[in-house]
Amino acid sequence: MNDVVKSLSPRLPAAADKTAERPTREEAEAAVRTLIRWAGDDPQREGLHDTPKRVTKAFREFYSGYQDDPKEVLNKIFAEVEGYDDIVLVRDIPFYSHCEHHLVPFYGMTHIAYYPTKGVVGLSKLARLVEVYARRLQTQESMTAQIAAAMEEALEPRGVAVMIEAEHMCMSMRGVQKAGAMTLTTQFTGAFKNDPAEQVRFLTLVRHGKV
Ligand SMILES: Nc1nc2c(ncn2[C@@H]2O[C@H](COP(=O)(O)OP(=O)(O)OP(=O)(O)O)[C@@H](O)[C@H]2O)c(=O)[nH]1
Ligand SMILES: [Zn+2]
Repeated sequence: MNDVVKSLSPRLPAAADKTAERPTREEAEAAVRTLIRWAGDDPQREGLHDTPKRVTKAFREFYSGYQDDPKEVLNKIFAEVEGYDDIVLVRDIPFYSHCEHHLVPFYGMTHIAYYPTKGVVGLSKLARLVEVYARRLQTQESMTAQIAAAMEEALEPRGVAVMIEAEHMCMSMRGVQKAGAMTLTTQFTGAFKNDPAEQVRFLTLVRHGKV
């Protein structure tokens, strides 16, 4: 593991290990009933009777990323690209995640670019990588860093650039209540980190590379 990966990925194994500590479905449903009572309603009334079952099922979807391994997502590299070594950028990958502070959604777009050295990955795999981390609890910053670290580790590229633009519902519908405020995070490695012109190229393609 190179230094960049080491510095970016201290959380990678920890997130996957947490699955071992799962409560039973019954315990999870009981917790939902408690939260319904905390909201001020009666979990036994007809409309809410099946809600704990639905919520625990929905949680399995929202947080399915704990079961997924980013290494497996990026394990197939296509080396035969006729020497292509210029930028590969997948822009506007939509995602829905939940912040680790409030368990409230944040959602937006991810843009990922890299300069290949030993080959390229299937383009869909970049979107799958976003899903792995979006479907876990974390901050936007750690999601950005984790995507970059996984790309570094799997592809050993000349550089990786990741940008996430998101609206946090915990800032929109509660708390400070600033609907529409957007948070932008970027993580650059290699050529993108060392050369400001590469950052400009990335940002230009993200903003103006519309075809
Ligand atoms: N840096 C960062 N902060 C986040 C993210 N998601 C939510 N937050 C912030 O996490 C902070 C938690 O602050 P606390 O003071 O502990 O909690 P709080 O009383 O609910 O804060 P308010 O949202 O200001 O009401 C808030 O400022 C949120 O806006 C994220 O992805 N990254
Ligand atoms: Zn939050």
